[in-house]
Amino acid sequence: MGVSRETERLAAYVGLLRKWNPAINLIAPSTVEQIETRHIADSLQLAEIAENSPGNWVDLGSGGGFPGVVMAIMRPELQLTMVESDQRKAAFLRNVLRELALPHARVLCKRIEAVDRLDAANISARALAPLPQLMAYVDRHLSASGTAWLMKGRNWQDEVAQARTDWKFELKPHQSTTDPDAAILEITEVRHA
Ligand SMILES: C[S@@+](CC[C@H](N)C(=O)[O-])C[C@H]1O[C@@H](n2cnc3c(N)ncnc32)[C@H](O)[C@@H]1O
Repeated sequence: MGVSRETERLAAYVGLLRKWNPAINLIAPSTVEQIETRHIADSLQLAEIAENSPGNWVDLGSGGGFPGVVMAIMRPELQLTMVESDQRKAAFLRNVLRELALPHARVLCKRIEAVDRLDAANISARALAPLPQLMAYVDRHLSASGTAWLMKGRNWQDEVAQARTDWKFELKPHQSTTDPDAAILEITEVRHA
């Protein structure tokens, strides 16, 4: 059996990350040896959990492309927008999309707060900001019936409690397979408290 297109593209993506990381600091140098086991595995589990979620996708603060590039690789037909304000990282992401031939994905090099409302069906974010701040970004860019997929570390329960001071939302946490204390928060029906 041949190597799948997804596997080929993931390998090419890892190659580009390794090539450019010393110059652009796309991921913490201490985690370069964990690209597959941590960064890619984290993003793949989101792709799996959200595999049947319909509509377009916006990844906020994409950095080196987690989870945005991995989503684009796993679902190449998806209309996907990555928002990343750092020019060098945005240039890297555009180069990845070109080299991997993923024409349905695009990069906006702007601050999330300055981007016109995107009315997204799905929003993802990983390692971007504490949940109360993330909720403001989500509120700006998520459609009324949309779903946010927020990848959170071990303090996620405290962050949820803090966010509930200002926001109402439905929450379904998915335990992370790479870190049992971390979670992907599936959030819908976001409104001001
Ligand atoms: C810690 S990195 C995480 C990157 C990636 N999501 C990951 O998990 O590896 C956060 C990224 O968000 C970007 N960022 C932070 N605040 C932003 C904002 N307000 N608008 C756009 N990008 C932002 C930073 O430039 C940085 O690349």
